[in-house]
Amino acid sequence: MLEEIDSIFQGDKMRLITKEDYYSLKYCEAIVKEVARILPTMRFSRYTDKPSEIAGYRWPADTMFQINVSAIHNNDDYWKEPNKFNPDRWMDENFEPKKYTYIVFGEGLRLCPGRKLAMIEVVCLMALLFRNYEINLVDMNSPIKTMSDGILISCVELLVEIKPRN
Ligand code: HEM
Repeated sequence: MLEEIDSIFQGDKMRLITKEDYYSLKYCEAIVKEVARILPTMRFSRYTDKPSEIAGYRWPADTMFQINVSAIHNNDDYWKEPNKFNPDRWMDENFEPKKYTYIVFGEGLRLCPGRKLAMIEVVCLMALLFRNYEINLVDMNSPIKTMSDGILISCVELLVEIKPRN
């Protein structure tokens, strides 16, 4: 990741990030996608407004379905070694997750219209932070503490050590 960022900025810690930089930050993008696969930040649901048949079962009206995003992202029918954090899986040009198996931004009619903006924001933030700072976890073995309001899953505490990069 640092190699990619450094090869793009060539030690320049001040200049603004450009569209071309963003398109070159392929490994940073792969990391963001892989983190979001393993730790999705949003839960969403679906609701039946009339009796419906879904997945071979009959459901009455007013049934709420909570979509288990993590179970889909960790299903080994769709993902090779799903429990492994492996950004490289996204670096293969021919790799494209099967439809409905990577649903960080939802899928189908209600697919997030802000997904490209969100990706640009996160990847650029990551590149600009790591261009200038060395950031390390204080405790590599401490589990990530999260909380959820039922929809969004947020990190409530993450202790890091930040130093300027030379
Ligand atoms: C990392 C950031 C984001 C994540 C993880 C995310 C995730 C999602 C998901 C999963 C859905 C589908 C909900 C469903 O099917 O019920 C959704 C919908 C939506 N998102 Fe995002 N989103 C993000 C950023 C954004 C941004 C930056 C915007 C706007 C600038 C945005 C605007 C929307 C809107 C308007 C919908 C509703 C679409 C509809 O119902 O037709 N999102 N988002």
